Amino acid sequence: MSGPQIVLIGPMGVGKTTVGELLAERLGTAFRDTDADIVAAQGREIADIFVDEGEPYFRELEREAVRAAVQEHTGVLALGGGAILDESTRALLGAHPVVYLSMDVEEAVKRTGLNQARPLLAVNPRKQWRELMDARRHLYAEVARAVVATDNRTPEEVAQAVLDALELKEA
Ligand SMILES: Nc1ncnc2c1ncn2[C@@H]1O[C@H](COP(=O)(O)OP(=O)(O)O)[C@@H](O)[C@H]1O
Ligand SMILES: O=C(O)C1=C[C@@H](OP(=O)(O)O)[C@@H](O)[C@H](O)C1
Ligand SMILES: [Mg+2]
Repeated sequence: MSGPQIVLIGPMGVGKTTVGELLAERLGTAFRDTDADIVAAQGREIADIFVDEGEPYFRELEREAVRAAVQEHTGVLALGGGAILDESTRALLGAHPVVYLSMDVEEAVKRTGLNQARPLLAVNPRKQWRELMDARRHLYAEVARAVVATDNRTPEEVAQAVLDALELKEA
């Protein structure tokens, strides 16, 4: 089947973008990120879309961005952390090699705590992250073909664990 070689999902700050870029390099293929696609198409940052139009509008843009990327892209694809909230997106992902990058809350706060670019964690990162994960944990697990824990691993080590989990060889 065509489509991405790897699709990375998981919560904000887990390293989807960082590890996705490394994986693309190691596989000798292209990297694509649906957040970056949305920013490029809209000509403004994700946080501004949330503030100006609200989350439901962002989720519509995201659903279309994921659909287009899954259809067009054959390299490594990273999704935004909330993309799996959409039922049709979850159904679409069922046929693809999806890897769920996971981490615990302390690691999440280290990686995203002070980063205002993520509007959903801007007020009380620890509490907001716990609530997000309570709502999403089962959805990540539902669509993933493999789960890779990222706590206490470098991005390079996470990338290697993803290749191992999918039994992919480097270019
Ligand atoms: N394995 C890791 N260990 C430590 N820091 C990491 C790791 N992976 C990513 N980071 C850092 O965490 C932050 C969020 O990474 P990013 O790739 O943007 O995550 P995501 O795309 O999942 O939101 C960045 O500052 C990145 O450098
Ligand atoms: O989890 C979420 O709902 C979101 C995650 C973000 O992407 P990253 O997971 O790449 O940070 C971005 O799409 C937006 O801020 C919403
Ligand atoms: Mg990202």
